[in-house]
Amino acid sequence: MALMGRVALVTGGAQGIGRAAVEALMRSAAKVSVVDVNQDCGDACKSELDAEFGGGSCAFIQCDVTDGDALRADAFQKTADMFGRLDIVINNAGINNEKNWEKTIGVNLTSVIKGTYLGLEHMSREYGKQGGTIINVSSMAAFMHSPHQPVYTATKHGVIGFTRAMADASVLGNYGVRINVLCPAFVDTPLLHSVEEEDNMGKFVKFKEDFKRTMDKFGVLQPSLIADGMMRLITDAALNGAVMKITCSKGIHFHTYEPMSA
Ligand SMILES: NC(=O)C1=CN([C@@H]2O[C@H](COP(=O)(O)OP(=O)(O)OC[C@H]3O[C@@H](n4cnc5c(N)ncnc54)[C@H](O)[C@@H]3O)[C@@H](O)[C@H]2O)C=CC1
Ligand SMILES: CC/C=C\C[C@H](O)[C@H](O)/C=C/C=C/C=C\C=C\C(=O)C/C=C\CCC(=O)O
Repeated sequence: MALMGRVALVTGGAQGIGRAAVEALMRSAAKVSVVDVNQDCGDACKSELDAEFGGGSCAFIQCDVTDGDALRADAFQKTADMFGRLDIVINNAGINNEKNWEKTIGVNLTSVIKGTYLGLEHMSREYGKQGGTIINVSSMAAFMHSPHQPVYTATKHGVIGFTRAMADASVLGNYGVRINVLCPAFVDTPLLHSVEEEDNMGKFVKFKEDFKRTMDKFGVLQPSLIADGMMRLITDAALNGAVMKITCSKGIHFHTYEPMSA
């Protein structure tokens, strides 16, 4: 019951890692807005969650996070109107598309930036709000510079840099919002199977056997462990600007940076 009365918004929450996060939040008694572009998957998700947790604790909002106006009005504002407040934002929606790489930048990086700014509008003391917490989802690909996914890798690097800078801005600006980033290794979700698809991987599909060898080497995690990491970022008030990594070999742990010397 740790999050009783709290309200969360999860992008890409209808399946995979986002869905696991939604379930973990609801088990902790939070109310959750599931924001996803996939109408069918979102409807199914909402029915299953209502059956498990009872109606009234979650909403599904169909929204493409790359549509800035819809993200503002349909996702964030409707969530705040429906549940009366916003406390937790998880910018999780992501795609793997090296063929349409500009879309990958739009979903994986630009929308995370927009989601963070909108989260601040609804939670930051700057805007007269009560504070809260934001998690941006990156990937271990940001540390591996995966040769199979150059643009995906670039977006995930960008998410880490943006999140760390905003976490410092939050402290300097007294926003009252903790902002952290999560970097999972391979996770068993529909996204992972896109490695086989030329439509997703573009010319890099020919490296798919090499990609699969990397997966075999490092192993594949279950989404529930990623949700455990998210719950730790949400509930541990000491964490701001943290870069959480989750891997098969080390489990949930944090990346450390050398202090800059003059
Ligand atoms: N599965 C993996 O191995 C890893 C995934 N990640 C990241 O975790 C996040 C979630 O990935 P998965 O759950 O694996 O993927 P997934 O493909 O299983 O789920 C992603 C969800 O996001 C939604 N989505 C996609 N584009 C959207 C858009 N434009 N607007 C709104 N919703 C949209 C999809 O409909 C889907 O429900 C992504 O940011 C991904 O890059 C990070 C590391 C590893
Ligand atoms: C088509 C593939 C689609 C999705 C997969 C995504 O690209 C995903 O985001 C990629 C993940 C890549 C993970 C890569 C590396 C995993 C590494 C390890 O597990 C290393 C182990 C320990 C690291 C210790 C440390 O530095 O903390």
